[in-house]
Order: sequence, then C-alpha cells, then structure tokens
Amino acid sequence: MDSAHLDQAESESKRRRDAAIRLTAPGTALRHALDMIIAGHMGALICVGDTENVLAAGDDGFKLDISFTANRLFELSKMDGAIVVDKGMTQILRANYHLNPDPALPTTETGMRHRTAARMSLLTQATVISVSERRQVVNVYVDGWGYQLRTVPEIMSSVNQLLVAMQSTRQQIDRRLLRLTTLELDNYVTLGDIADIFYLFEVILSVNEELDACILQLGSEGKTVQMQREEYMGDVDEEYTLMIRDYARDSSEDNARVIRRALHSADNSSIHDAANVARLLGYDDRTEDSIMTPLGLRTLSNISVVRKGMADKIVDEYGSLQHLMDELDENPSRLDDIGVKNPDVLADSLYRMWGKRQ
Ligand SMILES: Nc1ncnc2c1ncn2[C@@H]1O[C@H](COP(=O)(O)OP(=O)(O)OP(=O)(O)O)[C@@H](O)[C@H]1O
Repeated sequence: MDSAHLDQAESESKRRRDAAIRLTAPGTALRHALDMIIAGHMGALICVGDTENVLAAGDDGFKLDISFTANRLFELSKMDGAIVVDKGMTQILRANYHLNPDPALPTTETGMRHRTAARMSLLTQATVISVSERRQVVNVYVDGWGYQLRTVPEIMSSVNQLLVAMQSTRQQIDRRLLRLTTLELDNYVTLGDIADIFYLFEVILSVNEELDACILQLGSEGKTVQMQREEYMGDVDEEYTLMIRDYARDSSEDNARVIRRALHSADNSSIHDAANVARLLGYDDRTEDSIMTPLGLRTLSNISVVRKGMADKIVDEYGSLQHLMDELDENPSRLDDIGVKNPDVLADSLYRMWGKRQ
C-alpha cells in the first residue's frame, strides 16, 4: 500500500474508533445499558453494526428483531452468548448467539469472551463490546484495537490535571510572546528564543490532543470541559502559524503547515535543538545565538486596526517589521497608500508595544 492509501486507511480507522467511543460515551443509551450490566455484576458480548458479517460468523441463538432499548439490552445480557445490534442502534437482531471467529486471528486478550470480541472486530467492521463478569470492566474493540471504558470520575481526574497543565502552559506562552514582541521590535530575537516558544506551543498542542480524547470519552458530560479548553487555547493555533511564517525562509501558509507537521512529529529534544529548528525553517547556517529577523505578521495581526489580510499586505510592502519601523516616522503616508485605515493608531500601537511611547 502506498503512503497516501496508508494515511487514508489510518484516518478511516481513527474515524471508526472515535465513532465507537462516541457510541459508548456517557449519555448514550448503550452506555446506560452497559452501566446497568456492570451494576448487576453481569457480563456481556455485544456486536454493533456490520450485522451481515457478524451473523455469518456465528450460529444458534434467538432471532429477535425487536427495537433497541437500554433495558432490553440489559435483560438480554443475562443470557449466555452474544447480542447482535444493527449499526443504527435501532434493532436487536439476535441474543444468545454463538460466535466462531477464526481462532488463527491474532489477539493478546485472555478469556474467551474478550478473545472472541477482539477477533470479531478484526473479522468484521462491527464495534464489539465485552463486559467482563469477573473484572467488571468494559472493553470496546474496533479493527482489533481495544480500549477500556473509564467512569466519568476517572476521566475527570485526568481532565483536571490536563486543564491545569494547559492553563499554566498558556500563561507561559503569553508571557514569552509578549517578550518576543519587544525583542522583535528591537531586532534582538535569537534562534534560541524561537525554539523555546515552539516547544511551548508543542506542549500545549499535546495537552490539547489528550483533552480532546477525554472530551470524546465524556460524551454529553464533556461540554463544560470543552468550553474551558477553548478558553485556554484561544488563538494559540493562529499565533503559532503566524510565528512560523514570521521566521521561515518560505513564509507561505502551505510551508507553515509542513513545518508544523514536522515540529509536531519531532521528539522533545529535537524541538529544543536550535540547529534542527533552523533547518525546518529553511536555514542551515544558524546557531542558537543567531539573530533572526521577523516579517512581523504575528505582531501586526495583534493590532486592532490591522484587519484580516492587512498584515500580509504591510509585510509585502515593507519586507519586514524592522523596515516598517524604520519608515514609520519618515513616511507615514506609505501605509495610507496600501489601504491601512488608521496609520497613526497603527504606529502608536507599535511604539507602545515597543515601550517607546506612553
Ligand atoms: N465465542 C463466543 N460466542 C458467544 N459468547 C461467548 C463466546 N465466548 C464466550 N462467550 C460468553 O462469555 C461468557 C464467559 O466466557 P469465559 O469465562 O470463557 O470468558 P472470559 O473472557 O473469561 O469472561 P469474564 O471476564 O466475563 O469472566 C460465556 O459464558 C459466554 O456467554
């Protein structure tokens, strides 16, 4: 399989895993049934979707074709065997069904119920759920991948730690960016300063990914966490891209995306390694102490009178933040000419950021 097809298969598998997490998240009828099964100290084996292949892999059992309710699923799990539910979760098709997936299909699970569940998920496109009677845990399998459901308090304990980490990283980023703006206006930014901030951006993005996973698992209970997450993340994404464009040899948005992907897949030590960051930005002759001159896109975009798209226009016109600063006083009408509505306010804002005007 070529890499494009591999990427496609991987993202399809991820989509199906996320759908399975959503299906079993708190607030859903299925989760309600699973909670009842656990509370009743029972076990279960439930196949959802791809019913044609699921039914072809088993036999016996009771043909039901009744509409799905959480209570019915709970009652039917008192029987041995598997329960088969359609993809839309509208019908329970079979109960007490015996599944015979190929025993050669690889699985690391122990116990027949879990082994069967893992194998059925390899054999079919179904989401397969096993509830262990002995251990009182619920496992969900998709394409052979399995994960154990966590209770809301368990997930919330991770969420709280992640939110604290996110808030403190965001505060550090804000402080560093404020300092960076002053250094940019002084033209004192070193490659080391840039690498440090990139590292903080990567930290917050990793925390964000972990929170994303928790929010998905929380289902209907995750709305408040999502709002808090959005408040802390704010414009992080945009600031990161603008900062990369400010310092990359090729400042296009496409190249910024490529650099972000590379930084995101790099390990911690290579993001701290200034020479490596320089290479990603398109330079092979820089050291940690090399002075890096910004275009000024990030700083300009933070000024209220600079409307969307205008920062690019200003940078195209002047070439860099330094050139703009050099010409601000001498030739203010040049800003007027390229359509900046309040050039005086823009100049004043830049001087204030620089600390050169009250
Ligand atoms: N191939 C199968 N098809 C349908 N149901 C099965 C299959 N294998 C196991 N089960 C169900 O799982 C139940 C428990 O089986 P077993 O004790 O072998 O598995 P286990 O993984 O150790 O389960 P638990 O963790 O719940 O104790 C069986 O009584 C049956 O209801």
